[in-house]
Amino acid sequence: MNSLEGKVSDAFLKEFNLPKEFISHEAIANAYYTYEKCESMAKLIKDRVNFDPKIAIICGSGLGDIGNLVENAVSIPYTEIPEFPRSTVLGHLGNLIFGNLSGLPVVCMQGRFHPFEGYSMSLCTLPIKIFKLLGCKMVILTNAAGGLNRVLNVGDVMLIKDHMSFPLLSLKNPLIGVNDERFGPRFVPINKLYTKSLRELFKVCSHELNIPIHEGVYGTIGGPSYETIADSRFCLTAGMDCVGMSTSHEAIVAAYCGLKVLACSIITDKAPTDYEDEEPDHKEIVKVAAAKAKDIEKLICCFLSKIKEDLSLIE
Ligand SMILES: O=P(O)(O)O[C@@H]1C[C@H](O)[C@@H](CO)O1
Ligand SMILES: Nc1nc2[nH]cnc2c(=O)[nH]1
Repeated sequence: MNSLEGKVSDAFLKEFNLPKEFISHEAIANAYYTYEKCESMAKLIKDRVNFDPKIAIICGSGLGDIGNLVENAVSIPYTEIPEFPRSTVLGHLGNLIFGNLSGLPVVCMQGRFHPFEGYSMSLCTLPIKIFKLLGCKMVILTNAAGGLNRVLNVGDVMLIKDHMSFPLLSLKNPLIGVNDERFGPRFVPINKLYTKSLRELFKVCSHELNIPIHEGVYGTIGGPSYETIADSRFCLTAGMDCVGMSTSHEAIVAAYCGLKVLACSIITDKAPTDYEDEEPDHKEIVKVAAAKAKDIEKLICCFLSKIKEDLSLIE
C-alpha cells in the first residue's frame, strides 16, 4: 500500500466501517484531493500569479507552443506546485502559463497527465478542478490523435463533436467515489458535452482563416501501447474517427464542474488498419503535431477573439 492509500482508506474505513478491500482504487485516489485540498492548491497558484484566468487550454503532445503565444506570461513549472503531478511524456513540458491570449485571460497547461503514466483518472483530471476554482468558465482541450476515418489526413484538424472511451466505459471514470457536490452533481449528463454553439463558432473561424477542419468522434484507448489492426478496425466500426489516449475524461470532469468544453485533435498519423501499415511512433507524432500546430493556434486565437466579443457564450 502506498502512503496515499493509507491516508485515504482510513477516512473511508471510519465513515463506512468497511475494510479497505471494499473500496476501488479510483475512489481512494479521488478522495485524496478533497475540495479543501484543491482550494488550497488553487489559492497557492493564485497568490503566486495574481491573475484570474477565464479560459483554460490543455496542450496535447507536441502542441505546447500554444503557451508561447500567451502575452505577459507568468509561468509556473508543475514541479513548483506541491502535490501537483509531473509530466513524464515527451512533448509535454510541464508548465502552467498565465496571461492573455487574443485579449482574454487564460491559463495554458503545457503538458497533460495520462492514465498510462500510472496516474489515476482523478489525478489526470485534477487540473480541471483547479481551473474551476481559479474561476475558469471553459476549457479548450487539444490532442494528437491517429486518424481512423480515411477522410482524415496527416496534419488535418478534427473538431471533436463526441467521444467514445474504453477506459470510461469500463469503470475507469474520474468521478468514481464519494461525490462532493461543491464540484458538481453525482450523475452527469454528457450527451451535449462538446458545446454545439462553441463548435459552430470554431467552424466560423475555420472559414474565415481558410483552414479546413473536419468534425468527428474522438476515441480514447488506455495506452501506452497503440492499437492492433483488430483494435483499429473495431474502433472504426464502432464509430470512432480518430484515436488517442486522453481528453475524454478531462471533458467529463469539465462538464461535471460546470465548465464549457471545446476540443480538437491534430491528426498526426494514420492508425494502422492493414497489416502492411506503418507503425505509429511517438517521436514522429510529436514532430508532426509541432509542425502543424500553427493551424490549431490560429483557430484557437480566432475562436478566443470571438468569445471576447460575446462572453455570454461561456457563461
Ligand atoms: O496528450 P495527447 O493525447 O496529445 O498524447 C497523444 C496520446 C499519447 O499520449 C501519445 C501517443 O503518441 O500522444
Ligand atoms: N495510432 C495512434 N496514433 C496516435 N497518435 C496520437 N495518439 C495516437 C494513438 O493513440 N494511436
